[in-house]
Amino acid sequence: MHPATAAPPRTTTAAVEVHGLRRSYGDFEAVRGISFEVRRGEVLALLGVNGAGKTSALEVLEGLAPAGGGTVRVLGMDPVRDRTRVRRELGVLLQTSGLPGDLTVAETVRAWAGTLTDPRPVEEALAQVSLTGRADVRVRALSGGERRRLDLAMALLGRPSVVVLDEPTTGLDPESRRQVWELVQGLVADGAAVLLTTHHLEEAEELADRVAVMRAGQVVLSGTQAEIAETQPATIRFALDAGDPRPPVPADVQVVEDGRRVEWRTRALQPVLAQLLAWAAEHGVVLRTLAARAGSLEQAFLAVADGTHPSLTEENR
Ligand SMILES: Nc1ncnc2c1ncn2[C@@H]1O[C@H](COP(=O)(O)OP(=O)(O)OP(=O)(O)O)[C@@H](O)[C@H]1O
Repeated sequence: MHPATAAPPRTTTAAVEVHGLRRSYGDFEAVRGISFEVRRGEVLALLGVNGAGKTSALEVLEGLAPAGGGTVRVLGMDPVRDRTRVRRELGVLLQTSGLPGDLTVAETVRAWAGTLTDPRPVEEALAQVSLTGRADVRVRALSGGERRRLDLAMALLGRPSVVVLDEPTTGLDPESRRQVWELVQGLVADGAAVLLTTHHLEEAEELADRVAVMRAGQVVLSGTQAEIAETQPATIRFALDAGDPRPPVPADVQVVEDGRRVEWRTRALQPVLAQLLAWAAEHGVVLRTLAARAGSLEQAFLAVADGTHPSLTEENR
């Protein structure tokens, strides 16, 4: 078999495998030994505050920079050494695009399609991102959101089986954002592996099967959304009227009080809530503005961001 025409090796289970990846800029180590996998038919969201190292890691995966340490494999291939073959399978949406402004939307897509082996037809590519009616408009005249959707059409033009989306919906209005989410869900249903970074936690909640949260170049938390949410206590909030008796506080419940407003934090939401409701019924107390909420991805993200998450060691606090 000639190497240029050989099908990419499919011996590995995950489409993207990153093990102990490191990357430095001079003396500064931006990525400090991270590991994650993305399987076919799933979305992994890589989260982290600005500067956590997400883009630096993605650039290695995209073959734009070599790893300073560790290994990265895309469909079993090295993205730098096997760049040509990896490029055929990989669709990349960068944070910023450098599309020339003079060409029309259709010309831009056609020009890029000419460099690919099995591109989608131009009409299909534009319809996919709702830009059909803008085909003859010059790129420089597009709105920010339209430009972002054109970037996305370009990333998906070669029918990639591995898709890297760096903040895909930044600058999009809510309706366009939802369309992009549906598009991503369609790709995944067709078996693509999608790696996504986003600052919109509701985007991760909507799309991600698994999440990895980065802080200062390391992955400090990873798992399914439920696993990550479960690292956080549930909260029960209510307000008492003046003169109401105080409910007894069950064991292992942390209480935060602000005047008549009470917040209970607990790892056992259901029994603690049941106990509280039984007490209120027995004493004829109305728990005003009662709200109970399980731990959330957002809570966990914020705890990582501000360094208070229990998973953080002293070193990366
Ligand atoms: N070319 C560069 N030269 C020097 N330092 C860099 C360079 N690119 C990034 N960095 C630094 O590396 C760290 C990680 O940056 P990176 O862009 O990977 O973070 P990020 O998680 O993608 O952030 P954002 O959410 O803002 O995109 C930051 O401290 C950044 O300042």
